[in-house]
Amino acid sequence: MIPSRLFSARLRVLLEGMGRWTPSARVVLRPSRLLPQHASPRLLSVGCADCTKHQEPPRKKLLSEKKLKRHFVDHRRVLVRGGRGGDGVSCFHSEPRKEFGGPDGGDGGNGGHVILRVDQQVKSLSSVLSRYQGFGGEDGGRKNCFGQNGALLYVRVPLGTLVKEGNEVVADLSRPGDEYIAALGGAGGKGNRFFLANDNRAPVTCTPGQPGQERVLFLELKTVAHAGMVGFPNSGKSSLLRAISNAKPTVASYPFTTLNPHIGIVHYEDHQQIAVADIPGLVRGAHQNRGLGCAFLRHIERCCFLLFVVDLSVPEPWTQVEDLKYELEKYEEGLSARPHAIVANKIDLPQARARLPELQARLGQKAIALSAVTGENLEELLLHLKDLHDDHVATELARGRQPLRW
Ligand SMILES: Nc1nc2c(ncn2[C@@H]2O[C@H](COP(=O)(O)OP(=O)(O)OP(=O)(O)O)[C@@H](O)[C@H]2O)c(=O)[nH]1
Ligand SMILES: [Mg+2]
Repeated sequence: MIPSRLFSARLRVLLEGMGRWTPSARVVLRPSRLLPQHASPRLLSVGCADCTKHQEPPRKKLLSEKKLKRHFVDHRRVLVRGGRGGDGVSCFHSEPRKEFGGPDGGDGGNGGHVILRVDQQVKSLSSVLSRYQGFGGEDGGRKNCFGQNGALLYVRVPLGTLVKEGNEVVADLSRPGDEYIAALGGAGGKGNRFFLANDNRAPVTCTPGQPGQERVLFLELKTVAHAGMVGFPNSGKSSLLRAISNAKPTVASYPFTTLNPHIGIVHYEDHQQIAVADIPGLVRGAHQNRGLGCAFLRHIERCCFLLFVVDLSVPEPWTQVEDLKYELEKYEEGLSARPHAIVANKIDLPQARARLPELQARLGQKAIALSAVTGENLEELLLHLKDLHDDHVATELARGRQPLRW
């Protein structure tokens, strides 16, 4: 029994620690008070099972550009090690009334390889870990039982991954389904049965499994798409990609909204699909690391043709094309000479329409004037895109190469 004096003292200490509770007539127990702010109102619903059946499943939330930046990784250093081979075994057959059963130690299984495999669902190298260890082979067993080979370890990489060892390019995974053996598994050891010979009827020798191959590889992602959109920040590249494809890159009125390449697929009625990449904005002097620099220009290298997106609402828009071509040329010689089209965006703005004839005259070529926001003249771009794609397919086939397919 606790003495009542001590009990009340303890209770007082407890109440003082917690803050005194006083009943209040104004406290109304509403559901919002019972539930935390973020709790779903469905928790309180008392609807029948039938109604819940017709409710839409929760949509997958799109990653914000900020999060995407965290998720998007375009180069990675990886240590790959093949699986170790299983050991061979030394033992002798044992059976009643059989004096010399002979050697029956089985061989160890081979270690598993580590294989890089292109997966089109993977969009960046963020899911690739810094080290991989292949599965080891099983040791051999009695009764001449061979150990099981180690399973193959597949590492999923995005389309367009370049594999380098030191400065040497060892593989270019630019086709769907491409595979590259990054590290070979070690060979399994031999059991003593293997060493049975006419002059040695009872060998006791067995060999251990070999360690797997070990390599340090550098993976580099170079986005593969048919068309690459290049333009100054705010020229409307992401808006255009949204308008012509199912991709949903972030659009905002401040420069450098897009920080990573996005790929959208344009579907045509004849089931043809053209992949268009939205590359982060480029500025004058990008090759000297101004703006976002030109590190992401590697994503343009693989594009078969380019779309120069120009903002027609700014004064002297033709200088944008000249600057863009200059920056591309600085990055890689001949890059600006790729088949291309000039897209003059924001034609819905009154000052933009007036600048169109001068732009065409200065550039000496036709520009596709359109508005990504209102959708005006998008058909012309889509038709031109198809022409560029058809030309690309024809030249690739003429060179005896398989054109890129999505
Ligand atoms: N009026 C008008 N505004 C447009 C058009 N296209 C884009 N914009 C606006 O221009 C701004 C920039 O658009 P974005 O699509 O984010 O431009 P971006 O080229 O992707 O920009 P970065 O990602 O920074 O390189 C946004 O406020 C868009 O609403 C257009 O055709 N007409
Ligand atoms: Mg953008």
